[in-house]
Amino acid sequence: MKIRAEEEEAVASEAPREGKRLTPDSVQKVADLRFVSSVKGQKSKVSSSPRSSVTGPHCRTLSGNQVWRSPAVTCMQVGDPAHLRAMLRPLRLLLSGLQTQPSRCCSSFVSRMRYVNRLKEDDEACAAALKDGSIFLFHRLSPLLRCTDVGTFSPAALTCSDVQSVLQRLGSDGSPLKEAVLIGCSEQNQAQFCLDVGELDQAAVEEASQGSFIDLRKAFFLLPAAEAPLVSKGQALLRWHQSTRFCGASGQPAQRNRAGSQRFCSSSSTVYYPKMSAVAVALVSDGKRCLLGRQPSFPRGLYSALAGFCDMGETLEEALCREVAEEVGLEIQSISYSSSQHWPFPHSSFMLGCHALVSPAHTQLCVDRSELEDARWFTVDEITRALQVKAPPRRGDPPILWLPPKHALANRLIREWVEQQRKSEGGA
Ligand SMILES: NC(=O)C1=CN([C@@H]2O[C@H](COP(=O)(O)OP(=O)(O)OC[C@H]3O[C@@H](n4cnc5c(N)ncnc54)[C@H](OP(=O)(O)O)[C@@H]3O)[C@@H](O)[C@H]2O)C=CC1
Repeated sequence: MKIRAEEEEAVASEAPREGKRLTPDSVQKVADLRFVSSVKGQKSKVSSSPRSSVTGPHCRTLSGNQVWRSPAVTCMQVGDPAHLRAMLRPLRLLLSGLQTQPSRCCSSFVSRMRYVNRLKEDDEACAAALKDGSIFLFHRLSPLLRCTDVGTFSPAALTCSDVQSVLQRLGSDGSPLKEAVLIGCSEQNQAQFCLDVGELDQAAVEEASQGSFIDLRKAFFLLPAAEAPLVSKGQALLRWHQSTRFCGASGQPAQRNRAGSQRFCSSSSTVYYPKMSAVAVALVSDGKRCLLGRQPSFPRGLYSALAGFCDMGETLEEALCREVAEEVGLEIQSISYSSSQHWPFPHSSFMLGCHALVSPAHTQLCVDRSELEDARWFTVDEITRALQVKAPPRRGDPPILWLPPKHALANRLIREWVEQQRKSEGGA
């Protein structure tokens, strides 16, 4: 088959090479061109050429693996021309459709995800992306926030040159920038990084960057719901690097890749990836009421859904049944999964949220006081009232029920349960 030279050139001109920056847009263009090429059933020179011609010889991770995986190459067997024409007919039809309705094979979401994935694998591309990216600063794991014009808070997104000038002003040579970790890509196609400048004087950095470092527990609830996960993820990754500097097998330093998505010990050839502990959280109901518990360490009036860390080898369902049995002495009859959440406290947890039903005939609680201070059944009216409470009760206030904040998965489970109860009341 004849290879179309202009198509080949187009792919090659978009493919990232040394000296040319990788961007979500270039990732998408290459994907689009390859897609059109493959639809036409033609052999693309780029897809079959050695990767080094596209990414350069230095595109390796610290573990030494080649960065780019060769895309599948579809080579058509040249056979009987009539047979070939018949085989190509559906493709021609598809192509004519593509010509009248130009559509991209990758959404911008897909190209952003692929871009981030490339940056994790390609140290050079990641270093280049940092220069154009936005950086969220932390000081000893507290994120830098700025107050907006409307009085809300937002994580301060600094450019690389902003950070460089802050570092220079404070007498640093700029080397801390190498410690930045990649956390994602904004909708504006900008790579996002986090950097902990805990070695520098906190007040001086705050002054130079016009923000304040705020403890994550506070910051998490000051930030809008869309931005809290960003700082939570950044802090978790920075924390992981601070506590995983050495290999557990050899005791030697484990080197990180540029993006900070892994660490590698060349002595033991062990690759370390960031870890989260799995936690099962359940809103238990008997069909009419829901069960909430409180620990002695909770703020006054706060009750939440029951939760517990998954044991090694356990399924989510087994963990929920065990935790509910241990904490309140009930047996779960059925479980339905709701949603999940990354939870940064006290360390990194992967919260899996479920609704659990117990038999209305067996609702007598037997609370394990070593785990919970109290556990109670609440009606839908009590919960509806509690959802209106804006601030925790203060010392001397009459006792009132206070629920976990909106960012917490437990709050989502509680809202879902109220909605479900209202629906079934409406249907009854
Ligand atoms: N986002 C949300 O909506 C909610 C989040 N949560 C979170 O879920 C987590 C678990 O909840 P809960 O069980 O009530 O919390 P606790 O903090 O009471 O933990 C219970 C027990 O688990 C042990 N533990 C701590 N870390 C781990 C780990 N990584 N793996 C195994 N065991 C561990 C603790 O041991 P020791 O202290 O002795 O070391 C403690 O005895 C907490 O981090 C809590 O903040 C809980 C409810 C709702």
